[in-house]
This record gives sequence, C-alpha cells and structure tokens, in this order.
Amino acid sequence: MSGRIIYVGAYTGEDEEGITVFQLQNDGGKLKRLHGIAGIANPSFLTLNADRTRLYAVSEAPDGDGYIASFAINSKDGELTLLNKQSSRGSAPCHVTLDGEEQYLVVTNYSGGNVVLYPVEVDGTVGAAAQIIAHSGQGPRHDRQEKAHPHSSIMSPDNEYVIVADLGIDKLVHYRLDRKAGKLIFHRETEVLPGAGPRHLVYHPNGELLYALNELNSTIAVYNYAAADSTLESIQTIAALPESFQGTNTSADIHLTSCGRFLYASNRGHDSIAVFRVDAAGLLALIEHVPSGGRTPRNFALAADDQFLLAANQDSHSIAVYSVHSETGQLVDLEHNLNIEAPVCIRFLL
Ligand SMILES: O=C1O[C@H](COP(=O)(O)O)[C@@H](O)[C@H](O)[C@H]1O
Repeated sequence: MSGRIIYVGAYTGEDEEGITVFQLQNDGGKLKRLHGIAGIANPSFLTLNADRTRLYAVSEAPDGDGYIASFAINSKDGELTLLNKQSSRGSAPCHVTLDGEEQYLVVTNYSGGNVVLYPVEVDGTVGAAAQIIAHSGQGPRHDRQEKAHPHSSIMSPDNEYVIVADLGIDKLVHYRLDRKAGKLIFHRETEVLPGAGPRHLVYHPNGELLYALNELNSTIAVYNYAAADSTLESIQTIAALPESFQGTNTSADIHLTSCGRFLYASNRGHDSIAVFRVDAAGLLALIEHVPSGGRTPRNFALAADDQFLLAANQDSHSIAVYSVHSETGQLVDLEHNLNIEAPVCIRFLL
C-alpha cells in the first residue's frame, strides 16, 4: 500500500463506526477511508503493540463500567477483527498502556478513580483484571479535582515502572511492575503544582527526561528521570499557551519527535498545537502556536518518521493534517481537513 495506515477513535455510540481505518497518502497527505468498525461505544483511546499485530481500545461506555477491547490487525490493509472485550472495572476508561514485554495492560478509569492491571494472553486477548488500585484524595484548586481522576499511565523505558498521571489529586504515582507476582507495587508519588491536573506523559528518547502535560493549568512540566529508583526532579515548567490568551483552555496531548528535538502539545480552547524546541538539557523553548485546524484537539499523533502530524478536533468533527519540517519542527497545514464524527485519538500503524 502506498501510504501510511492510521486508526482514529471517536466519541460515538455503540452502533456507530467508532474506529475508522484510513490511508494517509504519501503525495500530499490526503486521508482515504479504508474500513470502519462499529460495536465499541466511545473508543476514546487506542494503543498498538510493537509489531503492529494488535490494537487495544478503551470503551467509555455510557452507563456504568467501561471495557477494553482487543483486535487483531490484518497486516495487508489494517482491517480489524475483534478478539475479546473485558470490563474496565470502573467508569470512563480513558487510556490504556501496553508494557514493553507485551504481558500487561494498564487501564486508567477517569471517573472510576482507579488503575487496573490486566494480563495479555498469548493469543492477544485481554485476560481478567489481575489488580484494581483505587486512588484517593483530591486537588486544591479546581472543581474537577473533587476526587482522584487517573488519566493516563506510561511504562518506564526500562520497563520496570509505571507512572500514572492523576489529574484529580495533582500527583504522578509511581508503581513497580512485579512480573512474577503479576502486580503493581506502589513505589512513590511525585506531587505536581497545585491545580496543575496532569493528563498525559512522554519520555524523551534518551530515557532520562519525562514531560508531563498539565491539563488544568495548561503547562508542561519537565523532569529529570532517574531510572534506577524512578525518581523525578523538576527542572522547568513552561506555559502551553501564549501569554496573551485570556480564554478558557484545557491542554490535552503531548508528543516528542523520535529524535527528541521537538515537542508538541495540544490546547483545547485556544485550539492550537504548541511547538517547542528541546535543548541538550531537555529544556523547552517555544517556537510557535499553530491553529489546530478545528475545535478541541483532544489528541494528536506524529508519524513514526516524524514527517506528518495529525490532530483530532473533537468538537469540529475533523482531522487536520500537517507536514513537519525536519530542521525547524514547524508545522504546515496541508489543508486536507477530513470530516469525521467526534475524533479523539489517532494512531499510526506504521
Ligand atoms: O469527565 C470526563 O472526563 C474524561 C477526561 O476528559 P478530558 O477532558 O480530560 O480529555 C473523559 O475521558 C470522560 O469521557 C468524561 O466523562
């Protein structure tokens, strides 16, 4: 196939096409629909395995607990076949992480306030929940911090630790993954600035820096990460918004290029992608804010070769396609906006 395959998850009803497979055409960046799959309510976050044979989706089912769905991927055209579903054991599962050895999934239930560990079976199905960890507490500043809201998790580059970003309690909660016991063991907490509301995390490719996108105060916190004991040392906090912006904003997603030279963050309200240069120490300097090409860019994705960035604009029901300048990191809108209902997550198959 000439062009990259991408998956888009959306806030859609169970009977609607919730995960759509597109081809991003190499010449010019147009998106062409290949397939779609219904039967999953609100598949708002998607994760792929390393060899691109499996896709895992959360389902923020409208009533009660959500679920996790596992799919096999057809290597020729990206078509999905459902393998199984497992209850998420909490409401509004909004993120799923696969550990590097592909033995476990970690799911964060935003409204359920808990973190759930699942075994991945050899056939790619999701096993029954192995552990459910309830977070407790609240944050000081914001009405969305009335209780714990685990929003996402990330595996450490050495595959030993999981860090959970909890928006509700203003903490990054570190767990050690005990593979023998099949359990997450509490390790430590890193407190963030009061009212920051951490949402998504990304490691620098050097494994020695962690970047946290804070949703509620629209900042990015930069940490030195010490792998030996999973400790974080804060070295910078920088605004994701322009100083002049006066409106309401919640920042959402964060990604680094594979070389680690450029970092991108999305702003919902200002409706932009902020572009930063990363220096040798990992510190960020703003390059530009680019309009997200629509309203409410909840998540976005970079191609593996960093040539394209796609933004999912939930409230304008559209996906914007950008080329990424390899030397400057700047984004150029290719003006191929694609209309699709409430897109919120994008993944490149290749
Ligand atoms: O209240 C909710 O919030 C979570 C997180 O949303 P975000 O604004 O932080 O992206 C969402 O996943 C869930 O559907 C919603 O009920």
